[in-house]
Amino acid sequence: MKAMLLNGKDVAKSVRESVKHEVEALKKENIYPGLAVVLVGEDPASKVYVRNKGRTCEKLGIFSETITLPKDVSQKELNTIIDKLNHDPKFHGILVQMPLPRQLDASEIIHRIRPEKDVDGFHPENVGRLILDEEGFQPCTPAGIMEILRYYKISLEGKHAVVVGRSNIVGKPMLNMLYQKKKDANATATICHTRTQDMGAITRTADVLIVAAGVPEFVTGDMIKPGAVVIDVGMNRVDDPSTDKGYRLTGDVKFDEASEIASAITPVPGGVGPMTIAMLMVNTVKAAKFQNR
Ligand SMILES: NC(=O)C1=CN([C@@H]2O[C@H](COP(=O)(O)OP(=O)(O)OC[C@H]3O[C@@H](n4cnc5c(N)ncnc54)[C@H](OP(=O)(O)O)[C@@H]3O)[C@@H](O)[C@H]2O)C=CC1
Ligand SMILES: Nc1nc(=O)c2c([nH]1)NC[C@@H]1CN(c3ccc(C(=O)N[C@@H](CCC(=O)O)C(=O)O)cc3)C=[N+]21
Repeated sequence: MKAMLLNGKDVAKSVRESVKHEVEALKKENIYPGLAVVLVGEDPASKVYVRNKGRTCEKLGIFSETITLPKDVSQKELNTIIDKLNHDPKFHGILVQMPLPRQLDASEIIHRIRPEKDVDGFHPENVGRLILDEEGFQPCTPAGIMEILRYYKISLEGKHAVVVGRSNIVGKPMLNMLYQKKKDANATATICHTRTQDMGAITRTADVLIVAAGVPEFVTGDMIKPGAVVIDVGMNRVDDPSTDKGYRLTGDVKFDEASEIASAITPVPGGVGPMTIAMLMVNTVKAAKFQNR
């Protein structure tokens, strides 16, 4: 192991501390930040994240409620619930846990959430604001990655940052944060996906490599430039009978190989994941502030 470990738990802790102080200050003005989390169905990984979110809210003094719906809920019923949350002043933030069952149109739901309450940063208005570098809500996972880089004073200026994966929730917003013309960004950014030819040739030119492909241990040591900074977003459950849960979590990067070549790397778990939740808390407090101006 040569690489420095980028400890997302430490960064998340420092973010949570400052959120906690902000919540206390808001309460003195009689503003009580609130988050509504909507969970459809019984996906075990989703349940874990939703529970973590509730627990973190509690620790920081943020009011939160989880609305659990059966997996066969109709679009109409879900729309009605969103409309109600949109108008409920107790909730400044609304998060609908993804992925949704097949009968539901995620895009319709995302459009329906008021942009002012869209603490996930998925609404087209917030996506547009991100690209234009305007004030708005930014998706928690890539925003958390930017925070990790800032915390460890890893400069992006003039560097080649390569993102693997082009999802709306990670890859696309990540790319758009990296190249912005501003302090703590200013990278030259490239995005790869399943149609990319000779991906290794591209990842090997990355000074900062961010992997969000959803394929366990997909990035091997030979795909990494010596001294690169590697951010592993992957959160894959792989069967492992030797553990008491019957599975273990693994990233999209082959950690043992990568940590011999990279200069710094995020672990899974304990890397990007805790930051996603911390940034959700940041966005919820920001929403409460906005809505009380
Ligand atoms: N730590 C955290 O907080 C979070 C972790 N995650 C995790 O991150 C990972 C990615 O999530 P998400 O972005 O939602 O995933 P998606 O499945 O929505 O997207 C995966 C992307 O990776 C690309 N991809 C998949 N396989 C390959 C391959 N072999 N070569 C090149 N590109 C490939 C796909 O390309 P194409 O578009 O061509 O299909 C797609 O753009 C998952 O493991 C997820 O669990 C996600 C969100 C938050
Ligand atoms: N609308 C919506 N917003 C999301 O932000 C969203 C979503 N849907 N769907 C699923 C993904 C995934 N995601 C994670 C959150 C926390 C951890 C996390 O806390 N991970 C811990 C480990 C957790 C464990 O032990 O399973 C860690 O990496 O250390 C991971 C992943 C949010 N997502």
